[in-house]
Amino acid sequence: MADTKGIRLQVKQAAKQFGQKHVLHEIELDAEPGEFIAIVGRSGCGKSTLLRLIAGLDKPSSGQIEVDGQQVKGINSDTRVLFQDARLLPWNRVLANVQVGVRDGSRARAEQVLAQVGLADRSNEWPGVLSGGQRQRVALARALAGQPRLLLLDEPLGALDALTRIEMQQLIERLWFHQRFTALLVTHDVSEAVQLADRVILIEEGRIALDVKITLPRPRVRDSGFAYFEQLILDRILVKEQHPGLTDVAANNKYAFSI
Ligand SMILES: Nc1ncnc2c1ncn2[C@@H]1O[C@H](COP(=O)(O)OP(=O)(O)OP(=O)(O)O)[C@@H](O)[C@H]1O
Repeated sequence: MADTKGIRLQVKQAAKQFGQKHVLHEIELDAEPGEFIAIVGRSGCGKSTLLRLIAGLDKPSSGQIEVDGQQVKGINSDTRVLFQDARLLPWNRVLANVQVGVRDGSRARAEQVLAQVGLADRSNEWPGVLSGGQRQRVALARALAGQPRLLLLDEPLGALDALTRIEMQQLIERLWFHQRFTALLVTHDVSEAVQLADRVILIEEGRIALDVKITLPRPRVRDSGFAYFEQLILDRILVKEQHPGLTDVAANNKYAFSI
């Protein structure tokens, strides 16, 4: 596959409210081309809303999002999104589903990317006969078929069993490592975030509460360094719960020495 090159993503003071409800408060986020960022946080903190703004599926109430210096005003052909459900077209066979994602509709390109996700032998099947993990592989192939420069992953592994999930994490990491698209992964799973990301961002009640650079070599192994980062992020979530009066600054300072 030809190398794709990641895109620079800038979220500038982006806020979102639905009616009177403020879901995101002046989010500031800058992703370097090819960087892999994971966004974690409790259910309802605003992760998917942020991802939808970046995807151009929704508009910020104030502030703006830029990819490669251009304001996002709608769906962008350089950006692809992978959701929790594979969203395959049931009336299309596997290969045709992947072909949907190829910019010029090339069958050869669809076959190539299907092989990269390990499903070359299933190209003629109907999506309905595949397992959940295989369906997500097809969805990943469809997303990558268009050589995106920004891949947005909204909890794509959330419905998979533990082993399939680990295999998919390895596959995503391998493909990202070779293609170097910019990646933004929304996940509930702190381990998954530490496994895959260059940076993990914790959102609490619509604000960035923590931004941690994961300085571990790749491919990552679950050693003491890995456990350190996992605990750092989990502690931050739990500290806030155990001491609800604690300000963000105070909670962040707790780790200022250890990061
Ligand atoms: N279209 C909408 N209209 C009104 N409220 C919305 C809308 N979309 C999201 N919300 C609200 O915004 C808040 C954040 O939702 P969001 O889906 O971004 O959270 P999340 O962190 O992704 O949650 P989860 O991890 O459960 O998916 C929630 O309170 C949700 O009810």
